[in-house]
Amino acid sequence: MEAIDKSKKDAEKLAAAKEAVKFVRNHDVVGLGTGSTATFAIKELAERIKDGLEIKAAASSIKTEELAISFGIPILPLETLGTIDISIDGADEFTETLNLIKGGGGALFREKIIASLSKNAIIITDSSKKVNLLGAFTVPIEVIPLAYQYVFNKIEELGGKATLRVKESQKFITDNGNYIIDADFGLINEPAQLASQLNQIDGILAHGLFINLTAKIIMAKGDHILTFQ
Ligand SMILES: O=C[C@H](O)[C@H](O)[C@H](O)COP(=O)(O)O
Repeated sequence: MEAIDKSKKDAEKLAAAKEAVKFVRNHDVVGLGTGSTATFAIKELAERIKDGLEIKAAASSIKTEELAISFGIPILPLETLGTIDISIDGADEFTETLNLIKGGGGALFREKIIASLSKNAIIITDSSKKVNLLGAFTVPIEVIPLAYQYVFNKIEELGGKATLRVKESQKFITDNGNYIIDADFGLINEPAQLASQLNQIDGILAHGLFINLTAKIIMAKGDHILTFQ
């Protein structure tokens, strides 16, 4: 059953990726997301490059950078970029109002920088990611290690339940050398308000609530493509 679900989801991810890649134009600087859905888009871009498309890209994680390079996609250092023409990334959850939770793979900080720099930030998803209210997926929060207990306390003061992310029995370490706290706030009625409360906590580098950062969400559902913008 799980294998069937995965192949259905993968078909939807691929369909959404193909649709999004159509918006990339010659000579664009393209922001590349991280995760299984973004990987479909990176592979599609590589196909278009074989057909003559010329782009440069910025990567939202070390893994994405390695993948892009392996496909011959030229990478620019993110710190040199003042603007990005288009970005394509996945999400863990989204609402029709274009709010997202991201960071399931721990790449949220660089993804947020890329989305913020993008003139056209496109999110691609399978149909399982659409929700009425964010929050069933816990909010990933990247925290500077020395502030982690402080941030833990602050999250609990906001009514969240904080869990330090662990991978293979070790603390999960981001590409930036930080920890991830996964915070359960229950279903989030006011995501913009929660985002701004989290923004005020010292020690948080970035949180996975992406509010007003997305131009368009392309979701595949079965054979259909739905666009939210
Ligand atoms: O940190 C990871 C990113 O925010 C991903 O875009 C997100 O977790 C979705 O990943 P996937 O496409 O694998 O479901």
